[in-house]
Amino acid sequence: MEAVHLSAVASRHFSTPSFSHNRTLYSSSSSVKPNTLCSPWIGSTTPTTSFSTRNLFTNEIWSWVNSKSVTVRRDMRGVVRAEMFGQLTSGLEAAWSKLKGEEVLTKENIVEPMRDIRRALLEADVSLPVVRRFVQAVTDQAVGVGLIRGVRPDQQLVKIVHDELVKLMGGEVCELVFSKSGPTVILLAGLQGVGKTTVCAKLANYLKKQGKSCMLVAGDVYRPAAIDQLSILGKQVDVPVYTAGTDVKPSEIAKQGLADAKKKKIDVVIVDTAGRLQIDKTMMDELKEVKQALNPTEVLLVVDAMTGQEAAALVTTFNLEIGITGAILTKLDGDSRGGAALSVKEVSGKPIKLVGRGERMEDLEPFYPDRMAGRILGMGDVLSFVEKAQEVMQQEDAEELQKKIMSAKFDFNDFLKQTRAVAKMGSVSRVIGMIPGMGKATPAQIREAEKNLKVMEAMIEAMTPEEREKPELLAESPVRRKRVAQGSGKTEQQVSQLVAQLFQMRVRMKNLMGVMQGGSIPTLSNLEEALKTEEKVPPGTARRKKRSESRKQFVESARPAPRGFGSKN
Ligand SMILES: Nc1nc2c(ncn2[C@@H]2O[C@H](COP(=O)(O)OP(=O)(O)OP(=O)(O)O)[C@@H](O)[C@H]2O)c(=O)[nH]1
Repeated sequence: MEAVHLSAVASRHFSTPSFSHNRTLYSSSSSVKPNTLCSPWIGSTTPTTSFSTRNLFTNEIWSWVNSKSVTVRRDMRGVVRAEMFGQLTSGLEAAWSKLKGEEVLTKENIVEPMRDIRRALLEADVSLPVVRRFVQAVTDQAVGVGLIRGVRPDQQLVKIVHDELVKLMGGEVCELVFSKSGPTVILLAGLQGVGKTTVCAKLANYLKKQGKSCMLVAGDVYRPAAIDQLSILGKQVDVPVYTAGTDVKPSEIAKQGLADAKKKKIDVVIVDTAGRLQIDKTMMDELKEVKQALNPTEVLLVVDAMTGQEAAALVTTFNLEIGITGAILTKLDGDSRGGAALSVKEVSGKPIKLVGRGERMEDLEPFYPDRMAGRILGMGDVLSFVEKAQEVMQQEDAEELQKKIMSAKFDFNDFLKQTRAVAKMGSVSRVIGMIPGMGKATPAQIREAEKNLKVMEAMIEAMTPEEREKPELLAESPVRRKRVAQGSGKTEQQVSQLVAQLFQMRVRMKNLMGVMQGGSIPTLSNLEEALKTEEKVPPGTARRKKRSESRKQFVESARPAPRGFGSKN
């Protein structure tokens, strides 16, 4: 596939903010030098890309879902760099690249790629026996696969590795089990600081969304602050918390809590337990006692993804000692290597049921082995993105927006709505992580981007409803721009830049939407083509042409000098 640096294209054409810079969507080696990129968002007041990219993807995703197209994977596989497990992804890419120019996979030509795969997995902190088995399974299949017309050997290997990764992580999503009669009891165990207490509340929040009533039981009697923490979190997610202080035995608290839940006809009881710095006999005995008292439907061990293969070892030990039904992997958002996600099932035999991907109450999701494999191979997490997008954006909204984009009527109200939708989906970094090919953004760049979103919101809020609907009014009136600047406490130049940006975006988004009407993520060549046509003046009457020229002049005059990352100053 043709190697194109979309980062450069995007940066130029999307007015790409923070996250364009380090990203090389198509991973050809000679990367674009950062200082050749222009990034108006960083260090300026015109953050348009998260916004336009989000629209781009949201709309793309709707089309994709509607058409049931699965071309995303075929297009992206093996050529897009993921932001999440960067090193593992590039290690695997090194393996594919060794097969360039080969016609068929053979015992000889896969030796080098398999060595790369082995190294990449070990560096990702996957346990050695798992790596050995994995490499063997991939090798066996690769040699036997033979020639498939139209499929290159490197693509074949990507497919085999993908399928094996999915298998390694358990294959299917492993759903929580619910009791058929009486409350479902979920007992949470884990070492100190792994996120157990937070998970209790997140889990309640997650189950509430599925229409289940929940109760939390504060069984960590050794750390009084844990009881307070659970009570606060319970309030936050609006779920009752059963507490009995620190003088009662955990198994007794658990029994009382369960009895209370039964009385109140609660669907799910989630029991928090005490953690320890490391496994000790007292903790295990206590857990056994609580388990016996409750006869729980699920016993889930909470483990920290950042501990790598150690997490897998813990799951094994807890399973042998007390018998568990699965694991919850927290702090996946901070895990750059992926070893825990890859090792837990294979090492312990127990599935990862849920993953925590942030500190907010919404940041708990089912664990999808195929999506995780997609992330590792650099395909992003399109499906998670779809789900999040669906949560915050109605289909009608998306269609309405699409119409507006196509008729270049996209206004500041849409702008604000979309920006807020991004905020609802989580932090900017999280949204970026879910979009295939969106590369790493440094924390500083993300902070800057988020700050800029706020600046922008302030300016839009200072506009009159009419101005928000008709940005032309602002484009044509310095007096109005001055008023908005004064009303928002920003400079006139900042307001001018924002208005200019909206006009630029109208054209860009229209062009981009145009290429995506087919229902699949655009290939680079047609995306680039669309971007090239961006500067062309749309056909119209002489009057409209004149207007658009004056607007174009305005846009040019308001265009900010490149600042921040990628600029010279
Ligand atoms: N980034 C990130 N932080 C998390 C996640 N889950 C939990 N945390 C944070 O991890 C820290 C510890 O979480 P707690 O819930 O107090 O951990 P705990 O296991 O209950 O700790 P003990 O009560 O001491 O056993 C808190 O600051 C949480 O906000 C996650 O998925 N991602």
